[in-house]
Amino acid sequence: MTTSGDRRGGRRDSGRREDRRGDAERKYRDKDIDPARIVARDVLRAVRERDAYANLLLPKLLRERKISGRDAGLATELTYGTARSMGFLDAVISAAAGRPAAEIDGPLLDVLRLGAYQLLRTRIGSHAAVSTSVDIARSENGMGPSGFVNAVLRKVSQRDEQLWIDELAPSMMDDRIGNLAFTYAHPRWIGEVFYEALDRSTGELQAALAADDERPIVHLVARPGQITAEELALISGGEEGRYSPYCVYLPEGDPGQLDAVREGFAGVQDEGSQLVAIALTRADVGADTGRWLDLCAGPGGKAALLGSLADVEGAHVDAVEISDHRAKLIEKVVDGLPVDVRVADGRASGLEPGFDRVLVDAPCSGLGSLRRRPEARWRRRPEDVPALVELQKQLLAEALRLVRPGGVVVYSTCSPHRAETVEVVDAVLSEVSGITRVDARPLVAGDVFDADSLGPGPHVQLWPHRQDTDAMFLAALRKD
Ligand SMILES: C[S@@+](CC[C@H](N)C(=O)[O-])C[C@H]1O[C@@H](n2cnc3c(N)ncnc32)[C@H](O)[C@@H]1O
Repeated sequence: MTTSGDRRGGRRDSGRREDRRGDAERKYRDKDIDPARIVARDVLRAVRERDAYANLLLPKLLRERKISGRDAGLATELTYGTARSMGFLDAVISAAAGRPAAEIDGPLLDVLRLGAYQLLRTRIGSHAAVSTSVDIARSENGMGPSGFVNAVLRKVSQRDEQLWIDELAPSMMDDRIGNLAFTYAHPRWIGEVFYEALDRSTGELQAALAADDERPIVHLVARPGQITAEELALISGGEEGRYSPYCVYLPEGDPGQLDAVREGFAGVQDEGSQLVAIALTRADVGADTGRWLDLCAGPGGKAALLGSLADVEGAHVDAVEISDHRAKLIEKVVDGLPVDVRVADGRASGLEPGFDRVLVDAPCSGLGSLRRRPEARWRRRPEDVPALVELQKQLLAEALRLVRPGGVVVYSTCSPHRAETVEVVDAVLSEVSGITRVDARPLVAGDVFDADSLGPGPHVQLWPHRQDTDAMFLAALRKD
């Protein structure tokens, strides 16, 4: 559908009719359409048109447009919820429109997705969901397209979410993974990846997909030596974390508005990521000479935590990052900490071997943090994985070369994909001799919680449905 074509449809009308219609359109354009839905629509469009990241763009637009309070809450729910559910919504829209969603004009598809999300996955009343969507389409695209939006959304509203799932999901009998993936708005291949990582338990797969389909709360990190989690919880109105001694859960509010975050005493960081950095510092390396390395450091979340811990311990961190832009982001967050940032390929950094502790937080598919990156599940492709796996193996092999005898490498990914986790470690260890797998569970648990709750070991796989963290994987490896 070409919206400009619809507008041009009236070319044969007389000038006066054009004027009258122009007035009518302007009236609609000027009409005070709810700013929350407009900003949601704008973010969804940027995601579709230029691969924008919803979680980066939305806070920026909310600030620029001075949208706060309940409107900001609604915009956030609508934007992230719609982006997360996109594949599911498109299947419903295709059925209701009688043609593939991919053939619908992009700007109208954004409005339809937003409307269908409200109808099927929120408690917003049908009338409000449909009429606000029609208003948006009319104000931008004109009467014809808004009629189309109205017709499609009315059809969508004739069933609830479960009825659409019953109608469109693969059958439970023939394809349980496909059924669960559809139900919890994930591409099927990701359902398969989770299923394999969960030792083929469909019961757990359901829990994992359901947890991944929820909007997570913000986790803050209280940088050691600068502020305690207790203090941060007090000033932020949050609650101390369960697993990381530096974590604070922030159920509501904009973390960017907190002085502690603005001044760099605290940052936004998933608790699972904190546990990875902490695990590296807890490993037994004998006499620690204070040479620590973060081989894939951008944008610097773990480097900042490692840097704060190094500061307390009298150690020093070399932070390597291949991207110039991301290296600059590291520089910002490690300001004042004993961290040197180096723009280099981690496979050939030029650094002298002999590190006590090395972190390889490898570039990965990111399938473990989908809940924090709403549209990512629809953007990632299975064919992205093999090249990442190659790089991961090379980076891990280089880390094992750079660590000193007795030192420890922690290999981590924000992905539970077995090809990126255990299979990388197995492949590298089949080629490199003199390396012992260390039980990573006590390194993660410390004396804060029971290490046995982390599974059989020696590697650790965290999950949103188990620990309410991102699905971080980590393996600890000691050079003999
Ligand atoms: C998963 S992210 C690391 C996240 C980081 N540790 C944190 O906590 O903020 C992986 C990083 O590795 C970088 N990278 C990719 N290839 C690399 C290479 N060959 N050498 C060094 N860094 C690389 C990416 O640019 C990206 O910033």
